Amino acid sequence: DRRRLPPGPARKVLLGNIYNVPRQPEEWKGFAALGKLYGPVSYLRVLGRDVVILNSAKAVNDLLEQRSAIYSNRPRFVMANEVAGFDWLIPFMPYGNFLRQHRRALHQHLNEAAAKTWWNTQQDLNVRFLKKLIDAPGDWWDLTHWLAGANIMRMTFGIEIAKKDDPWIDLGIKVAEVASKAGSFGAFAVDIFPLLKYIPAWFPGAKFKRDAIEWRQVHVQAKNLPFQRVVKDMAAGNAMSCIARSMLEEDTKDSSLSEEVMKNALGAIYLGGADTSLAAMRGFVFAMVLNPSAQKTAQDEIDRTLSDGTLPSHPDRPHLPYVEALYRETMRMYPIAPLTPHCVTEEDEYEGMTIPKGSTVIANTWGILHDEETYPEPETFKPERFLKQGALDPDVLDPRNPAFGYGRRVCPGRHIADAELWLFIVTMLSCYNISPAEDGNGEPIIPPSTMCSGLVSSVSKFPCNIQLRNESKRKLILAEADRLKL
Ligand code: HEM
Repeated sequence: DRRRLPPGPARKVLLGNIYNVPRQPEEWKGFAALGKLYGPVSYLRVLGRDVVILNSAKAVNDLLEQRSAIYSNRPRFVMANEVAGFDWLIPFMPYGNFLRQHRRALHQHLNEAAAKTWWNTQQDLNVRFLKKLIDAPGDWWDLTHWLAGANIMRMTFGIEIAKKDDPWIDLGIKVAEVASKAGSFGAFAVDIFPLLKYIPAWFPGAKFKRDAIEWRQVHVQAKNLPFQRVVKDMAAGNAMSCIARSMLEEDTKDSSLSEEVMKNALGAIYLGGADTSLAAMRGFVFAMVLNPSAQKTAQDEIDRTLSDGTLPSHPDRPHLPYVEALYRETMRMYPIAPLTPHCVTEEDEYEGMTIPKGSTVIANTWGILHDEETYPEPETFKPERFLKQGALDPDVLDPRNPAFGYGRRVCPGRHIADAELWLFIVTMLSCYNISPAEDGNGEPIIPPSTMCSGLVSSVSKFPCNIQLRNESKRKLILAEADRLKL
């Protein structure tokens, strides 16, 4: 082989680098360690698959962004697509015309300008969340589940979610979790030995097949049931304005989308939108438990900048640079998609190295966001790193760029998610103090910082104290809820 593959650990005959594939949990740390040893572009051969790992902002920019025409495919997802039937889900689709139809449909409803039309809805739901939290601060973990799900269901299908135990939200999050598990790199033997997909479900050791049968039933429901509900509401003349309704209405004009593309696109918002935002909200609460002084600095900025009797809202965003920096630092410390797999469709040359056609190209987003050259002292939570003389420093890489993905596969929901998360963070800071829970002896409980593995990663459930900052905040939330007639 005369090609000059990117550097990597020595390969064993037949087994290649199977023993060098970083193990869960937090496998992104292992991938970052490979980068330290072999450089920003490194290589593993895993049972016949070429795997290229990108560990620097420059490498992902040069390849996944600048050469996105050939770096936008996905690797073969045997477990997710071929066994569990997730091939209708946009994140798992191969690159090509079919995918592009879906991305166009999503872009039309989720682009930056379209995202602004949902600001009011986000605000209503956020006030409801703040109000629910007054009565049940101990329920915050489940209430973030409600908030993320309610936002998605309202925007996508015009379905109002009142309670935290709602079957629509449970279905969406359950399927999203399953999809995240099914698509996680190397978690299933069948992804490494595709022939295993032919073993029958009753076979000893074939639990993955039995799981897949169960998953298939629920994800098919997630794709069909909310869509059918909107069709029914429209027929009855009482569908609220929402993305599904707009798509169906456009469909009667000439720019028609097929029903399949509509269902897939809506299903991707349903499944791609809640679990992710939810994980990011919890990452913020987690960061606040561990970093009281950053929390206080942000609260001081809000108190100083905004008038007392109002809740912060989207138009205040440019006036709160420290809050913005704190938001960015949260996205940097706890990226909810730490590893993003792409696949290259042509053989490519990069800095004297050959990237073989069909390589799985794993962007180590976590590694890029914890690279000490870009972010000195990467393990310290330091919003100040994004500021220069009190304003945002344009020279420091905005973590949202890596965090929302790359090139032609960049997250289509990023504007919606960004607005929703910022609002959540700024209003939580404005109204509540977040601090560690205490054990029986009054000692603070510091939660472990291990993130769960999966395509979407999250902190594990942890206890904390969430308290109104003062009485006037309670009045403010209740007055705002009254004004919005909630
Ligand atoms: C904090 C929130 C979110 C984060 C960090 C996030 C991040 C990501 C990332 C990293 C990707 C993969 C990009 C790549 O392959 O290069 C992705 C894909 C995707 N996201 Fe998001 N996302 C978030 C929220 C959302 C929301 C709210 C929606 C829907 C409204 C959404 C819909 C999607 C879809 C449909 C894809 C698949 C795109 C494709 O494969 O072409 N995401 N997201």
